[in-house]
Amino acid sequence: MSLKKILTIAGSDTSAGAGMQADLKTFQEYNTYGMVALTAVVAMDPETWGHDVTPLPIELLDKQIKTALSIGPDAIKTGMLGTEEIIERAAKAFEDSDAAFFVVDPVMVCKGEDEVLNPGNTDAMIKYLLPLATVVTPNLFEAGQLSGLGKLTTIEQMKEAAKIIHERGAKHVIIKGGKALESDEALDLYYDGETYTLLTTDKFQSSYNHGAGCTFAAATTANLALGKSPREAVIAAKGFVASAIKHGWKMNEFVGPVQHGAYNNVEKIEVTTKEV
Ligand SMILES: Nc1ncnc2c1ncn2[C@@H]1O[C@H](COP(=O)(O)OP(=O)(O)OP(=O)(O)O)[C@@H](O)[C@H]1O
Ligand SMILES: Cc1ncc(CO)c(C=O)c1O
Ligand SMILES: [Mg+2]
Repeated sequence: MSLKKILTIAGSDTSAGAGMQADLKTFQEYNTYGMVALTAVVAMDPETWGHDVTPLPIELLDKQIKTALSIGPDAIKTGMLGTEEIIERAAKAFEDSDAAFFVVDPVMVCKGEDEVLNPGNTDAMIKYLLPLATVVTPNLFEAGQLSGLGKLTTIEQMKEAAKIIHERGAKHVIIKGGKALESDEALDLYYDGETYTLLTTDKFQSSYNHGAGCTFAAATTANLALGKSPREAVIAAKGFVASAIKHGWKMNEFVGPVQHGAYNNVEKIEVTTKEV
């Protein structure tokens, strides 16, 4: 059997819990072949862990995308894109490819950083990425931005936001209540244009969860490439990332990454689903 090939168009997180490093580790856990077109480099100040984000020149991204498309990815995922120009280029990469699946993780802020990377990016994501997305994976804040509804605090508001994001072209929407929604459980809402399904696991420690969002979207992409339906893919991805969070670890006084291999090597967490 030939390996499924997945391209991530994403940034580099030097600490390697999030970003393209999380994507590659996750693709490997699923025995898929990961490739990268790098958009930006994130370095952290060792004294404060403040993030320093440097976008790469668009010509350099272009060359990487050409290389990766010549290899023929079965699925493409996007992570941190950083500028409107890069967002447009990532959409074109999917259009120019023969990939069957396009998973958009609409990264707007990094955990622990309140500042939106670039406000104009939201409009570019709505214009270029949502119409092509097989699955889009916003967190609560990003879903509020992509829907235009602003702050979301209830499941009913998440449903409204999912409907608007679906109308904007994304075929499958999963809004991660996860860390941000006030609840004893970790709740995500999935919408396929017909049915709203709540995905639930226990809520585990949240001190060492760096990279959870990237890992969730990467696991979704791998599951799609391996032949699961979008619904099955997001359910599997949620179990995968819940295990990774439960077994996250302390890296230093500022941050702790998820353990990307925990689902396969330590413990498999079950996910429950309910129509709402
Ligand atoms: N404490 C927790 N316990 C269990 N699952 C969690 C917890 N926190 C988040 N999750 C799950 O992890 C996944 C990612 O959610 P999260 O809210 O961390 O995304 P994100 O904000 O995009 O993360 P990141 O900042 O890493 O990009 C979701 O499936 C969410 O439900
Ligand atoms: C490269 C890169 N991509 C995505 C994210 C968001 O989790 C981060 C957060 O730190 C990051 O560094
Ligand atoms: Mg995220």
